[in-house]
Amino acid sequence: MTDGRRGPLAGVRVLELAGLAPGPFAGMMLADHGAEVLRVDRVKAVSDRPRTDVMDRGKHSIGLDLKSPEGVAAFKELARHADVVIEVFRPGVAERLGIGPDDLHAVNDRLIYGRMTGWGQDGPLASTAGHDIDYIAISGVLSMLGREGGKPTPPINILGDFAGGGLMLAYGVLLALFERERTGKGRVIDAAMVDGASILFAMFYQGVQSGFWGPRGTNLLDTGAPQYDTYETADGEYLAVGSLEPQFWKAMVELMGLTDLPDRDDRAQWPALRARLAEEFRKRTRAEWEKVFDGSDACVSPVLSMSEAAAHPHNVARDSFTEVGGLVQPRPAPRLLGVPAQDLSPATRLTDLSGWGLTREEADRLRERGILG
Ligand SMILES: CC(C)(COP(=O)(O)OP(=O)(O)OC[C@H]1O[C@@H](n2cnc3c(N)ncnc32)[C@H](O)[C@@H]1OP(=O)(O)O)[C@@H](O)C(=O)NCCC(=O)NCCSC(=O)C(=O)O
Repeated sequence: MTDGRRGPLAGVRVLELAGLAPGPFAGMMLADHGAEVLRVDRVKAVSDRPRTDVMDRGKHSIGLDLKSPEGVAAFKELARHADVVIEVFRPGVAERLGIGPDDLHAVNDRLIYGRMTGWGQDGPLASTAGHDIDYIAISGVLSMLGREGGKPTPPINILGDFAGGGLMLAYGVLLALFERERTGKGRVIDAAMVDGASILFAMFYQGVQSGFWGPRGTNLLDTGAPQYDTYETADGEYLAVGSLEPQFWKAMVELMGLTDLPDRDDRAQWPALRARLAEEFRKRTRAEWEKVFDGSDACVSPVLSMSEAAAHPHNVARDSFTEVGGLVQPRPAPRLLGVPAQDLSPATRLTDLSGWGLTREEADRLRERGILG
């Protein structure tokens, strides 16, 4: 345990180079579980950042000019005291700055060097700019998302940036920490959002190649099937229906008091069944339907807004949300039962870097010259 932190990763020190969504999310996933994360921003950017940024929770931060030789030397000193670096630039940028894997392994060969990019470290697209939507397009995944006859629709930037990117990098860090226990060596992680988004869709490769999974929006889990879709209620809200198995479907139909429904196992009858369900669900408000299905196995749930989610009795009972720096946000997941969790707090600016190898005098000198912020 260092820095008073608690959780399975207490004692692990992470240097996070500031970037867009996936890098900070990876850092947050590690900090949430006890790692000591020092976010390294540009000098000006660090003073402009709101301290309440959710993905910065629990982290320390500094600004460091990595375009100056003294800034690079300071960064190497920090890396000498770190277990993990999260790097988020285009391939080649870190090497040009003098903080690439070889530079840092020369001072600390136990360092795990996590590289977060969209395209990966090599390949024809590696050096080009991109965002989540581009990466999930090239992974093949975007083509599968959306309603029948509609455009491919990205699920905001969850799939590339967060699930296929930041979370996958955090997983890579855990793999490398585990492997380091055996070898004593730090590895380089090439976490590409194209790879990460692709592997999340592993199950569908079988379906698509066997012909079981058809075009976008026509299948069992992509709003093709009426038993797995959202429906509007009388008050303009929505219900999520996921009554896939026959016994759960039966529970839903009985609670709704429906008889003579079109056959859900006959795809030709899906449009008629959907229309019938839509008509029924529009007859009551969302709250009325919640009462109908409450405690049942019908697999019907209200579609909650994010603020409603925090107040839902189930989430309240499990203490799933909390407030940090005045902002409501999800608590760390998953829960490791029996292991004390990390307390959550907004990011704090770190002024004393002696624990990271920079004396007070060295830090003051860098500050005076505008290299450290
Ligand atoms: C997002 C990017 C396309 C942005 O491109 P660029 O703005 O051109 O940045 P680059 O990475 O090429 O280079 C970073 C530059 O910042 C400089 N740099 C970085 N940190 C510092 C500090 N501390 N001090 C001084 N200079 C710094 C670094 O030297 C580089 O400048 P030079 O040395 O002068 O070159 C790229 O960073 C990238 O592909 N990153 C990996 C994938 C990624 O994060 N994609 C976006 C996910 S978010 C997303 O999808 C979404 O929000 O939606």
